[in-house]
Amino acid sequence: MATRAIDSGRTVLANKYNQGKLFFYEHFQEVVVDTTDISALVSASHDLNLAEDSGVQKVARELDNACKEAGFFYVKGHGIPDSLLNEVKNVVQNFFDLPYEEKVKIKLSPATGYRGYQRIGENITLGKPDIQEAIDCYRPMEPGEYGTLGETMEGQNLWPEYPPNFRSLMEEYIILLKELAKKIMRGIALALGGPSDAFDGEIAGDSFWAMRLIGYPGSYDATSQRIKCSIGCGAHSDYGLLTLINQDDNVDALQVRNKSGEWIWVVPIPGTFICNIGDMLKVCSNGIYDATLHKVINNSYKYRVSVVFFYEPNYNTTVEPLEFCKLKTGGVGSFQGVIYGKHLVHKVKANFGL
Ligand SMILES: N=C(N)NCCCC[C@H](N)C(=O)O
Ligand SMILES: O=C(O)CCC(=O)C(=O)O
Ligand SMILES: [Fe+2]
Repeated sequence: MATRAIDSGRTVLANKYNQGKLFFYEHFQEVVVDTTDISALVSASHDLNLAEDSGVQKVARELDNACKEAGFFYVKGHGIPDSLLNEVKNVVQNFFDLPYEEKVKIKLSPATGYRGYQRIGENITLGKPDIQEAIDCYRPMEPGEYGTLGETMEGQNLWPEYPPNFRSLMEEYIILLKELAKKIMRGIALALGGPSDAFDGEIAGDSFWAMRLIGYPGSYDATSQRIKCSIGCGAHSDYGLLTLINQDDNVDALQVRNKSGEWIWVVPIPGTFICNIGDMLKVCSNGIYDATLHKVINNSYKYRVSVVFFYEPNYNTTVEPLEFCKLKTGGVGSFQGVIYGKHLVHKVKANFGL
């Protein structure tokens, strides 16, 4: 897996933005990352003999390299049509184009189980307001479903009335993404040297998935006629197992930190998902895989949309290092067990000054 920052990328990005006449970058880097074609895994994923399929073994090796080296990877061959990836982003853009009075009808609050719309600056990372607006969704939770452990996150998703097909489209997308993430997690289970169903059942058989539909305004400042440096989302790792990002094809903004501590631009590749590892996969793998640090900087004049799906453990699962991962790392667990719902609530409460 070639993951390296290349200097020539400097010129590529600089030229690109020069032509638009508006540019400002602190550091320019382009990254070369092999894209993992997971089609063998997607088509064989329901077979009991998954581990014996040579195509699947190849995917598992590639996933293992990607997870160890960069902690993120692009996937193609995932079976989700480009038209759906694009339609979802378009509908999200249409929603953010609406006036604030319309958007705030589905306002996020503790009373909505932290589901709904948050305006620019409401989400906080590393103590600073992020320059993004978003709709947050989670697996619906009935009152009392997880007792007191669940109270903070109880609720149903809030869907806007406009655009009219918003809800049906997102619900279709969620079903497909859950299924896709489950398959990639089977590949990751094999990559770690375990049984393919290691994350099914008790760990993530009833995933407390989340989805964030995010919009990052362009950062052209009319007064100074310059691009302002705008942090769309400060550096963080995601909370669960695996994140699948369907990002805007037209703006370079996402960056991940690689093993050498360099921030790498994750340039859009149309038709792919970007996958990154969350905190709970770090724990399960006993640190064999690290949770990917990433951030979003929209230094362009264009509005950027990103649709981010988080595949997480079951709400009440105690996540701890898996036996087969411990065996590979000297037999000792490096992490205490953590109840996923507790980890999530702790994070979610810190995200909003509510
Ligand atoms: N559900 C997930 N993973 N959301 C990721 C959001 C990261 C930013 C958040 N303000 C933070 O500081 O964590
Ligand atoms: O905007 C993106 O592409 C990534 C956003 C993100 O990292 C997050 O919401 O956790
Ligand atoms: Fe993230």
